[in-house]
Amino acid sequence: MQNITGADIEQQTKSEPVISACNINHYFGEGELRKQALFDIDLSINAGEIVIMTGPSGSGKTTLLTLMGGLRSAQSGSLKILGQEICGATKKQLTQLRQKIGYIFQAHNLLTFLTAKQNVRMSLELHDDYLDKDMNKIATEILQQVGLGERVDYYPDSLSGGQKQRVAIARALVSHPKIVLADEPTAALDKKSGRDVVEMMQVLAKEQDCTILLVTHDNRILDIADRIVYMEDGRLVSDGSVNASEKVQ
Ligand SMILES: Nc1ncnc2c1ncn2[C@@H]1O[C@H](COP(=O)(O)OP(=O)(O)OP(=O)(O)O)[C@@H](O)[C@H]1O
Repeated sequence: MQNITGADIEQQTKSEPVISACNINHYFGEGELRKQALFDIDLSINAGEIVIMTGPSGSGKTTLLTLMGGLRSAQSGSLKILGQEICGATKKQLTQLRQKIGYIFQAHNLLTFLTAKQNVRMSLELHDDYLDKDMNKIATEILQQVGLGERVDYYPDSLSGGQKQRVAIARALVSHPKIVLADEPTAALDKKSGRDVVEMMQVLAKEQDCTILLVTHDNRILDIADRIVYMEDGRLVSDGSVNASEKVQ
């Protein structure tokens, strides 16, 4: 895999899917303990799409999400992320790819000794493009966008679960990644906070033309998706667009 530049990404996302999985099979363990977790997965996701992946526990959702996020190496088939083949990629190549992707997890994973603004700023510091910019201003602006303008200097321990997750969204989206991967982002939240958090994610992603791939068991948020893919026993068993009439705007 070659180094990916901003111009490459721009070109690739216009001409082909941002994520394209073809015939992906994935195994855990060795020898007698070897177990297949994913079977013949084909999935293409376009720029700006919000795709929700759902299905029973153990059906392979997180495994697929981690492959698509370059968090583990794909073993067989073809997996192109932002135009680059990552099947068989080295650790270094996966690290490079990960800088182009935003991640949001069930546990917000904020650093508790940094304020909300410092947590968001840290994500910018990983990108050379931002080093000569006013990172405090950029971090503050995105925190204002997620409704935390009054809380920029708060530490995570003094924020509610929903507020912490909004900081995590700001952190994931502040560098304008082309892809955001979210694993059960509402699992630890009550109904209203969960709803607020995904709506915020939806608004920011649409503004930035960012693709979101979100794994959830939370049926209350399915309507934010453009497409819902359903997994069962390691297979992708349905993949359907959500009609405009089914969506709550
Ligand atoms: N690191 C691992 N080592 C061995 N087996 C694993 C590992 N991670 C996942 N598995 C197995 O792979 C299968 C798919 O797991 P995965 O976590 O992807 O499912 P999931 O749909 O995300 O489940 P959940 O909704 O409970 O998070 C399961 O049978 C699981 O036990």
